[in-house]
Amino acid sequence: MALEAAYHYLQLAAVHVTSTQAILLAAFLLLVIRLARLKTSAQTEWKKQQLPPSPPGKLPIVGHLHLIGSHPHVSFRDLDAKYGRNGLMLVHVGAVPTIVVSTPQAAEVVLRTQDHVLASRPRSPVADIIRYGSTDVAFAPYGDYWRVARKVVTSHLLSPKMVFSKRRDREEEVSLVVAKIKDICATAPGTVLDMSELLGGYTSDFVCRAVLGESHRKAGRNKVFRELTEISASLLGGFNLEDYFPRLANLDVFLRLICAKAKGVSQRWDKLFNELLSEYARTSQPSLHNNEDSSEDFVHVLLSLQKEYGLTTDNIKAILVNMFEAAIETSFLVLEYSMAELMNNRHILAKLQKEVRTSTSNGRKVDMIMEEDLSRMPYLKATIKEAMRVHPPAPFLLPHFSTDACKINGYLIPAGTRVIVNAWALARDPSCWERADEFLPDRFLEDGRDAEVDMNGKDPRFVPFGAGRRICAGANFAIATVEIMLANLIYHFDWKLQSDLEAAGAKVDMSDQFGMTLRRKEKLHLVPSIF
Ligand code: HEM
Repeated sequence: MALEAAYHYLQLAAVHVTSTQAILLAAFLLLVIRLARLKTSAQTEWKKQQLPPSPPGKLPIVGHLHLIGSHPHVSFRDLDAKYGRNGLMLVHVGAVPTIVVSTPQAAEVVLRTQDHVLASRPRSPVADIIRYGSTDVAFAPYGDYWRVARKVVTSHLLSPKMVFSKRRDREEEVSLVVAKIKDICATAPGTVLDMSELLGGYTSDFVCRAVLGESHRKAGRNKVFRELTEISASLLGGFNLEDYFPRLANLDVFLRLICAKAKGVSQRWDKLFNELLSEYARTSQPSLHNNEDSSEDFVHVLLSLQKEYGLTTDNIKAILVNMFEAAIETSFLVLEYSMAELMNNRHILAKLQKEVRTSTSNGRKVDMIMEEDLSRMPYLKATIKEAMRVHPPAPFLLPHFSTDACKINGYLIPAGTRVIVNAWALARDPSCWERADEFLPDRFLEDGRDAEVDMNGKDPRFVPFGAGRRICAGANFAIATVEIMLANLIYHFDWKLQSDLEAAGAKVDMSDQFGMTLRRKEKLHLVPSIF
């Protein structure tokens, strides 16, 4: 118990570190390492001269951890401004030398020019447990298996055709949410809605439907999948001690502490998948994968492809866990941040309302905005893009890892180095963006200053989905999920803060909380009224 408490303290200290905590952290780690008779040799291959510059003040054991506050994306941006050169900086996060990339030019080299060398992932003990030996797409090391898994996902589960085939499912899920809000407005006007719960429920229900088929809402499984997704994301997210003190993580006692929770959640995923797969085997024949234009669920598609791609059942489970974890939280965050920013920028909300409410075919009042209406809504698209610029759901993308030595901007990046791209800093760089910290969707309109900036990985200033070989496989899926929901929320309802806040002219608190994703600290509470 004492050790477990110490571990949790250390986890917290690693992200909320103060100088006193840093000293305690260092002392504790020294003790444990002595006891384990470990020798530290993590940096032997690092020869100083050619490496990117480092901030001063590196401490034994903790490295630069004491310089990284509770918002590492902000700390890294500020440290780079002081100590980085050419957009690169070498930071020792615990025992792990990590290259932090902070300018578009350096990001271009990492994600495109040297992509072939930097497209792997560092090993994560937690991902090994939750993702079946990291045999999903996102955590698989670069190589043959990753190529196969990625092809299965991009060609069959998340292809534009497949995403399009899910449009009626999306519309139906949105209509359920709209009906629920209308009902609340009619029966209890003035009710304060927990938008975080509502929007999280929508993305989770739709992803569940896409992955498993419709029947799982009725069986209540969507709630269990959502819960497991949240636990897994919290285990994988942020700065995990085991990732940054790998030798420590190899100690038996730490392995048990760190891994116990991951094993628990992994067993629950596994039990659920075993039940599911045997139900599928009993009730239906897997169909042929060339039927993907019918709105088939991902489980059926994967089962039909299993032999052709040589996938084991565990591979299928790993890919399914990946789909849940990658899709639910990220899409929800974009929706929640969009609504929060619109509430703080009422003139933008009014402009968006005008567009959405006049863009239906013939401008008639309709029951639902349908996906075919969305092409007439450039301001809606610009609003979502701007929400992702100011609040990228994955501020550091996923960590990259060099499989070979390479040079970036004249600096050596040795083989086996962890590389973090600070996508948050790129998207807020004042030398690239006018009024970089402000929410200004107009910048992305046809006549706007940044009209030509897209988010499909071609422009290194703006890479919310990453770029190059490891670019997000689900960008189309995500955008489709977000657009139809936001359009309908804006079309059907007027929105206000709860009355006392509204009267006081209060703003929505936009503080965020760092993890693998950048979440809002506070839940979003709003009062709808039917338009
Ligand atoms: C707004 C929503 C989303 C955002 C912002 C986002 C962002 C990202 C980012 C930053 C990466 C890592 C890129 C890199 O390492 O360079 C990634 C990877 C990935 N994403 Fe997404 N994502 C979103 C939604 C989705 C959805 C809906 C799915 C699937 C249904 C998905 C599936 C994946 C997969 C499979 C990978 C791993 C790609 C690889 O390593 O080859 N994502 N995503």
